[in-house]
Amino acid sequence: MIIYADDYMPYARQFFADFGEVRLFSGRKLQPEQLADADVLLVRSITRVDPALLAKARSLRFIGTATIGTDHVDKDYVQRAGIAFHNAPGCNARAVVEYVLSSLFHLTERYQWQLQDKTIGIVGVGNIGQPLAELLQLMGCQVLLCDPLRARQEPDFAHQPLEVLLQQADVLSFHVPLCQSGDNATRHLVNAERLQQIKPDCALINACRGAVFDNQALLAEAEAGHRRPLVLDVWEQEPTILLPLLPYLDIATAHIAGHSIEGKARGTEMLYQQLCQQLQRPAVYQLSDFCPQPAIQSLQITENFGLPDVQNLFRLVYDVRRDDALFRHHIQKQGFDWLRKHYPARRECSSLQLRGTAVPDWLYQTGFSRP
Ligand SMILES: NC(=O)C1=CN([C@@H]2O[C@H](COP(=O)(O)OP(=O)(O)OC[C@H]3O[C@@H](n4cnc5c(N)ncnc54)[C@H](O)[C@@H]3O)[C@@H](O)[C@H]2O)C=CC1
Ligand SMILES: O=C(O)C(=O)[C@H](O)COP(=O)(O)O
Repeated sequence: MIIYADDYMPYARQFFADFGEVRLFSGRKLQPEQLADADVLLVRSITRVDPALLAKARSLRFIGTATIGTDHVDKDYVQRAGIAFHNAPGCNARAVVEYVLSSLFHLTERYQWQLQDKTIGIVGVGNIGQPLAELLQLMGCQVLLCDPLRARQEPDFAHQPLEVLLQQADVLSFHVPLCQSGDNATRHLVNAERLQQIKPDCALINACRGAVFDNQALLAEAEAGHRRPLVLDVWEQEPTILLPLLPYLDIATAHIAGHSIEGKARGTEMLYQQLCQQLQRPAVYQLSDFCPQPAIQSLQITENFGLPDVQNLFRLVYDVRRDDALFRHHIQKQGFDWLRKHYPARRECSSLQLRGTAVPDWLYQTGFSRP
């Protein structure tokens, strides 16, 4: 069996070598000719999987993307071609939640907010939006949820129309899939018209897909003198992004919100499990076989610990200001893809055990591990 895997897919060789020959490729450079003898194709979000790419694939029977998002895959075509397709739902959701939280801590410091005083609107309440909402509620924030699809299926779901969030939220964080058309289209969900309706000082966070925000509209608003807190992890037309926006952003990163070691490796593990299932073979490897030990594994909490210390604790695990600084330093010379390829190691809160008799239970509920 010939398995083609993106060279930025951690532990692909370790997970898949037992199935046959693993060939690594560079995500944006994969050519149709390479897939002529491929049985399995494993991609990340930067590879467009469309009829052109698959034109010469004769034996392909499994396509997997080690990502949550699937907008880079022509799923109808893949289905019509009779090829099994899987993504990795939720694999890096926790990493995105920690990215948003770290960004909120930064805004809190920069603008002298009290996070607990803020109303935070979450648009798209799935694998990322739901735990984000729960974490923010644990921290004492008021949270408004908008997810019309869930509202239709779950009568008890506390949905608010987008218009309510636009008018009431102090922060809006977007966690929707990119959907180009239809009733629930998300392309340019934030456009020039909506920017007029959003509270003037409302902060906007986009860590889902670049085209959910009309980047030109954001730039036009900022250049017209209307400044609001802005956090962008994802951009329209990556990797050729709208750099004039950069001076107006509080946090700017290169589509790395989900790039924790655990998040990326979980994506590979989930595809491995799916392929095992398709081939009716037992899964013999798991993430813990390959994931390195964290540099800091445990921490002693004393009885002096209080709510104000939570920020320092989270920042010990992940501080988005590092990634923002790297972005501003390297984006001009090295570019967007270089930043993603050279992303430094980052762990999730679950890698840190909190020890001590004084650890409040709610702190474990925020995602840190028990000894
Ligand atoms: N920046 C990054 O590194 C990452 C970005 N992502 C992006 O985040 C997106 C969300 O991820 P998950 O929460 O795991 O997906 P999910 O599929 O679990 O949840 C998405 C939610 O959005 C809702 N939704 C769909 N259209 C909507 C609309 N028009 N208005 C409001 N809600 C709507 C859906 O009903 C669903 O509940 C992914 O599709 C992906 O594009 C995901 C992981 C990492
Ligand atoms: O899971 C997703 O969806 C994402 O956006 C990933 O976190 C980032 O995708 P890659 O570009 O690393 O495939």
